[in-house]
Amino acid sequence: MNELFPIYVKLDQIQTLLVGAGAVGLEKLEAMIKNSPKAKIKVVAEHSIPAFDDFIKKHSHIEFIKRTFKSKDIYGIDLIILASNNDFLNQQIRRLASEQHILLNVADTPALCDFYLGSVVQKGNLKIGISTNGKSPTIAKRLKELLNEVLPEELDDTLELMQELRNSLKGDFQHKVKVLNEHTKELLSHSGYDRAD
Ligand SMILES: C[C@@]1(CC(=O)O)C2=NC(=C\c3[nH]c(c(CCC(=O)O)c3CC(=O)O)Cc3[nH]c(c(CC(=O)O)c3CCC(=O)O)/C=C3\N/C(=C\2)[C@@H](CCC(=O)O)[C@]3(C)CC(=O)O)/[C@H]1CCC(=O)O
Ligand SMILES: NC(=O)c1ccc[n+]([C@@H]2O[C@H](COP(=O)([O-])OP(=O)(O)OC[C@H]3O[C@@H](n4cnc5c(N)ncnc54)[C@H](O)[C@@H]3O)[C@@H](O)[C@H]2O)c1
Repeated sequence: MNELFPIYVKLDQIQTLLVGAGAVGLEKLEAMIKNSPKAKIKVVAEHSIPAFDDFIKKHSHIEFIKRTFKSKDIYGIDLIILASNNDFLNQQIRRLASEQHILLNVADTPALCDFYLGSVVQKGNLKIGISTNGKSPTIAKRLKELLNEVLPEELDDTLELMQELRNSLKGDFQHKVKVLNEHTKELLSHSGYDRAD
């Protein structure tokens, strides 16, 4: 059974700690900034690869502390992403995170994770997170590529128009739901977009 509950997090409203500045740390940092350019992120790592330093130079609001992790690094932190090559450190941060009730992701280590990262499909305002319950991240990545290809770019215009309609609707909640459902009944069928061509 798949018991994961998906959520979409406002990274600009919380404080995230990333530990590790190698290839995996960079991958996680890029993913966070791509989705949430104003994300509040503090990075702690003993060493960094040149590509990581280059990325930091281009994103001056990211705080980068180049030294060994200390327990006090988790003060004021809401979410931790761990991309270290150090099992002892992983276990130590797992314990600290549990004690302080901070949610933790340890890259590629499902047993230590409170949550998994997903593959992300984005078409403007539409964002689809994909998880395979940890079974195959490669399939998640392939599905992302497939959806990116097949979902029409016009979808974002549709979302904007729907918001306008939604804001213009008067009446009670049930009435709004009825009107919005009527307007969208055939919209996402293939023929709906074909007709617009
Ligand atoms: C989606 C994505 C998001 C991201 O990481 O940002 C993600 N992994 C991605 C790619 C990827 N990861 C790995 C490969 C190599 C091929 C392979 O092994 O399949 C590739 C493919 C590639 O890079 O091409 C290695 C790997 N990953 C995990 C393990 C351990 C294990 O399974 O036990 C190992 C073996 C390590 C080893 O052998 O040492 C575990 C996890 N990886 C997850 C997420 C979580 C489950 C997501 C889900 O529910 O599906 C979970 C559980 C925890 C987590 O890390 O959050 C991202 C796609 C980004 C994109 O869209 O492009
Ligand atoms: N690179 C890959 O493609 C890949 C693929 C699958 C799994 N992994 C695994 O993911 C992990 C990270 O990979 P990587 O290539 O980014 O490793 P890396 O060695 O390049 O980076 C590890 C980072 O952790 C930091 N670190 C380690 N101990 C620390 C401490 N006590 N305090 C502060 N920082 C500390 C290092 O300074 C470095 O920045 C490894 O466990 C690796 O086996 C990597």
